[in-house]
Amino acid sequence: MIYTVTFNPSLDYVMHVEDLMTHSINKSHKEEVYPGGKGINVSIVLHTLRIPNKAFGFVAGFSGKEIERSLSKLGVHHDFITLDNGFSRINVKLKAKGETDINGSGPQITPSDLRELFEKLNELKEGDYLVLAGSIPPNVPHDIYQTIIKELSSKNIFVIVDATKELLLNVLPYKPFLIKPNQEELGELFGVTLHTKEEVIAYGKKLLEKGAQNVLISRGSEGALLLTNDGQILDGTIPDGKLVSSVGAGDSMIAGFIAGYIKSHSFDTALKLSLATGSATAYSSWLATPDQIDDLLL
Ligand SMILES: Nc1ncnc2c1ncn2[C@@H]1O[C@H](COP(=O)(O)OP(=O)(O)OP(=O)(O)O)[C@@H](O)[C@H]1O
Ligand SMILES: O=P(O)(O)OC[C@@]1(O)O[C@H](CO)[C@@H](O)[C@@H]1O
Repeated sequence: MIYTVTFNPSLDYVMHVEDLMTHSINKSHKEEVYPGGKGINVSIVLHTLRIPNKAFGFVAGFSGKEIERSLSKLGVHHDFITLDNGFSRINVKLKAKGETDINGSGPQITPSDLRELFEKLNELKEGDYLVLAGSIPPNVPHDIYQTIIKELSSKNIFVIVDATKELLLNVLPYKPFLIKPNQEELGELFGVTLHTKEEVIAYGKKLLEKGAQNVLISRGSEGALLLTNDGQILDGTIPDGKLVSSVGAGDSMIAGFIAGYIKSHSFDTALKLSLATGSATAYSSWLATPDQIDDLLL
């Protein structure tokens, strides 16, 4: 079974504007609302790929209710903890000539809410997959992903982490099965800007040295590099297509990778499905559909 955890779910409010101007009133000509948050996106795309999974996390207020309602409508299993105060984020995604995101900070999670999550995580069994993805609200300790992995360490679980900065660095000594920084985030971890493939590989290797078992580095339109614990460096390119919205493309890659790996235990197959799924999302207005993924499988 696969579980995802989203500490900071969102409703993604997508607005389409011709020319985005600051210090001015912009008019949107199309609006859409989707359930979001990185772990939730992974769960939705796993569901699309017919991989059974359950989404854990925290929701609050009217927006939290809408996140739950829309996931239930899609048939995605979820078991969220409802927070007493505030409301789940409404993240604004502005589509103009480029893409601009304004993400909220999220509602407060109390120590007793955290304990409830740990109780739910007791459900995990040996061989399960756990995806910890996305940012955490400001009052949650920055070692929370590390604490979760430590707590589950006796269970032999495949842990996948998609996070930035210390939230990611803190988990590396606990040997997560997979981490997925994008190229920019990889550079940020070491205080550098990466330009060439060689530089990306060199810094990706540093994450293997720090403990990650496998490192998937997404590179937007340049595809992705996979560095594995058995010394492979796989370079994946993306199929042709027109970028529509990259929101959730990285999360779709993770879902595709897990689905491919579970079915084949081959890193090569996992990377191919990962890229097809990520691109299918990038080439559509929301997350990938089964037909779009099939069409893009090279
Ligand atoms: N401009 C693009 N053109 C084609 N494919 C893209 C583009 N941007 C992203 N993708 C696809 O999505 C995957 C993930 O992209 P990216 O490196 O932007 O991840 P990310 O930053 O984690 O994404 P996000 O946070 O937006 O979900 C890429 O490997 C590729 O398959
Ligand atoms: O604040 P985080 O958790 O880093 O990112 C949140 C978010 O931008 O990530 C998803 C796309 O990856 C969106 O659905 C959501 O709005």
